[in-house]
Amino acid sequence: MKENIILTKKGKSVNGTIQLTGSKSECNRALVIGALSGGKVKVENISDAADTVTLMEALNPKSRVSSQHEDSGLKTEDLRLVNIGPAGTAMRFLAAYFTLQPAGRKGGDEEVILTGSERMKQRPIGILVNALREIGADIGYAENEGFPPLRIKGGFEQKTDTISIKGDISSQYVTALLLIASQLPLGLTLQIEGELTSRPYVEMTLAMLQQAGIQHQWDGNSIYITKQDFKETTLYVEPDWSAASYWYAIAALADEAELFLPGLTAYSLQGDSVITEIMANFGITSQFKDGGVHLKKEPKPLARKIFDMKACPDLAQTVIVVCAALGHDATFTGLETLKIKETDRVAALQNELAKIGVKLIEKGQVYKLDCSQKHIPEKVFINTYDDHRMAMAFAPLALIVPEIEVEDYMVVEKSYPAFWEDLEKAGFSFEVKG
Ligand SMILES: O=C(O)C1=C[C@@H](OP(=O)(O)O)[C@@H](O)[C@H](O)C1
Ligand SMILES: C=C(OP(=O)(O)O)C(=O)O
Repeated sequence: MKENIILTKKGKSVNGTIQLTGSKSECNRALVIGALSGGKVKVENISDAADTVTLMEALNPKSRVSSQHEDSGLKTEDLRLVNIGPAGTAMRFLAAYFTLQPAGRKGGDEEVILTGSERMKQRPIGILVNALREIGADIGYAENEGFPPLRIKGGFEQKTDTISIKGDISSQYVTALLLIASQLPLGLTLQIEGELTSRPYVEMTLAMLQQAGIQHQWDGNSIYITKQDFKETTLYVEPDWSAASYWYAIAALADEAELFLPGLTAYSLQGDSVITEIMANFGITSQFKDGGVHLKKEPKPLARKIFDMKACPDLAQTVIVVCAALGHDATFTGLETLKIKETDRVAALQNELAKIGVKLIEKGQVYKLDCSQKHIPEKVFINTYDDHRMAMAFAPLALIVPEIEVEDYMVVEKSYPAFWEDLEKAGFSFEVKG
């Protein structure tokens, strides 16, 4: 049952130490690499994000039918049914991974049905499926062309070592292919068409593969990986910078803030660590010492007017809500991919910001925030659209609105299950509404 939460905050100062869980992006790559390496590559500091827990379960060949799944209506005989719920990375990475894995029960002949939540069935995957088919994989659709659920038979003869792939819809398709590339008999060259979106995530993939012994070459639009073996190593997962972004937002809306986030480093594989630079504009200083980052709020006039979120789409909601709450009429670019994430995040933002009188106006590729009619009601109800980031991006509003009611508070489990408990540690109060 979905329950709401009432969130309040007495006073406008926040302080505390918050231990964030491991990055779901790093962790989900590390787990797939670990599985492909046959156990040579170990993973440390595994995230407790639901997306990671689901992926881990799916990678375990002993798990036949995942729990969310028995009511899917699909015939389970001779099939391995894997339901990854709302986890985009799990869907994309496993689609590639399972093409290499005979599922095993009857000598490797059976199929895997890879499915997900209702929303996952609307998130496009045709670009990745076409690419895998071009390489030679036996993969198709169990329902609608271009969308999950997928039908996958593991093991195939590689037809080509070079393919073109569109890079401007989701970087996860590129990552999925790069993760398996070294295990293909002919290796793989990806020629990326169009501007690569979410580029730091591809850089993260290649950096982690490198840590696991897999070399690559990236020349212009081509990324090239030969057939290679993984080396024995342990991949250490850093805390989640996307989760950290909500603490930066809280600091930005507070009058006084002193927070310590252990385990985060200045040189992160996560592109979302750019939140330190973005939030410097809002007067938040980031000092890396004592094995983590100290955030402090310093008074500063807000000057920056344009924010490009193409490299860090998961920060878009965080930064847009902060600007709206501060009444800062900023302009945003790079939001194209938001419409195919957990929900249509542009529409969701527009609906929820309207509750404080702020408009997010779409003008082609450019989005303008209009705060001229901003007002602060006594209470705001936030709809979350099955999107963890809607809940977490709007929660900091409790610093300026006397009471916030957040729909379906457990939605945060996808990436940051301890979110509400952590808010409590920093001086927020919450009450679950039955
Ligand atoms: O590879 C990853 O771990 C991710 C890539 C991004 O997706 P897109 O490449 O689809 O923008 C990001 O939004 C997602 O949360 C995680
Ligand atoms: C977009 C996200 O995740 P995914 O695409 O992996 O579902 C996210 O965590 O914001």
